[in-house]
Amino acid sequence: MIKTENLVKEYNEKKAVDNLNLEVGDGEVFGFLGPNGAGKSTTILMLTGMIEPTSGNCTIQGVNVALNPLKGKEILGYLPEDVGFYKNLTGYENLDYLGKFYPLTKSEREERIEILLKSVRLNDVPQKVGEYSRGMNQRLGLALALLNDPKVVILDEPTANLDPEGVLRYREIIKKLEKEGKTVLICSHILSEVRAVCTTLGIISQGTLVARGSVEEVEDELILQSNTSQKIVIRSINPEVYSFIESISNPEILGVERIENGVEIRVKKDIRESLAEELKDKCFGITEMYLDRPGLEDLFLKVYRRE
Ligand SMILES: Nc1ncnc2c1ncn2[C@@H]1O[C@H](COP(=O)(O)OP(=O)(O)OP(=O)(O)O)[C@@H](O)[C@H]1O
Repeated sequence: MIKTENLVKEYNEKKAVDNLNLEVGDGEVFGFLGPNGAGKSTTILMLTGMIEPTSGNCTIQGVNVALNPLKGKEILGYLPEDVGFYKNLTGYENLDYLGKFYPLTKSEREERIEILLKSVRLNDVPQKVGEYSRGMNQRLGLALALLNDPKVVILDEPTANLDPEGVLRYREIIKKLEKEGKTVLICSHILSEVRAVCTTLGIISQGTLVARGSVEEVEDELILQSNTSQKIVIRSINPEVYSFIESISNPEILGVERIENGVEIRVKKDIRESLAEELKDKCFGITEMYLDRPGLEDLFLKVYRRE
């Protein structure tokens, strides 16, 4: 698992990361979000042992990667935002050379390189990396991050330069990692992408974790923080549904309004399941019930536009 405890990083007496307590459990695919300057890259640099914390701790599978870089190489795969390769070597040659720093035998290394280059569509590419597009460079970076078959993978903006097919392949790779029980932390500004692959999310703002949970839980939290309303719409052929819903006592319900052919219920969170339970033996002829609320992207903008 990935863990930070009271993690602090100061630059010129200004806290870039401010007492961050974050846990990403084994097998979680975690989206690490936050507005510009929130402290995401600084956190990742500390986790990967590239910079030292001012105070506090961070570990990966119980290992402080900065103090134990060899063990770090064994358990952690990392794709930085701008991954650098030897420009005068091919993708294969780069992975073969850099793979020598991992505890893999020659045949293991060659086998993994073949599989990984295929999965990122860079097998049989004779070009040198200096002639690669940015997307190709990023795909090669993903292959390098997975070369040592790590238990934990940290990906910084992994889809920023990918074309639509590259994104699909990337999603397949993340799904496969999830199936294999790997722990994955993805830092990205492309929220639709994060939503597509992550099982849990965390939001950092001004160096501190301000929301953490499933995608729905984090959306609920952002709805509260932005004072946005969300509503459940029920369409029914029976107008009595309105008075029935009004009579329900549920602290998550903020208000009920009659609409044409149904009712709109302002709620703090999605309570469709419990409403369905209440309504199941009634004969209201319900034709539709759906949650109407802004998506993650809109909510994020509402809360963090001013930062
Ligand atoms: N080397 C540095 N020296 C001084 N200040 C820095 C340094 N690196 C980062 N900072 C500051 O620390 C804060 C957090 O920056 P960081 O790069 O971690 O944010 P981020 O969440 O990754 O942002 P972005 O989404 O823009 O990549 C910012 O205020 C930034 O200006």
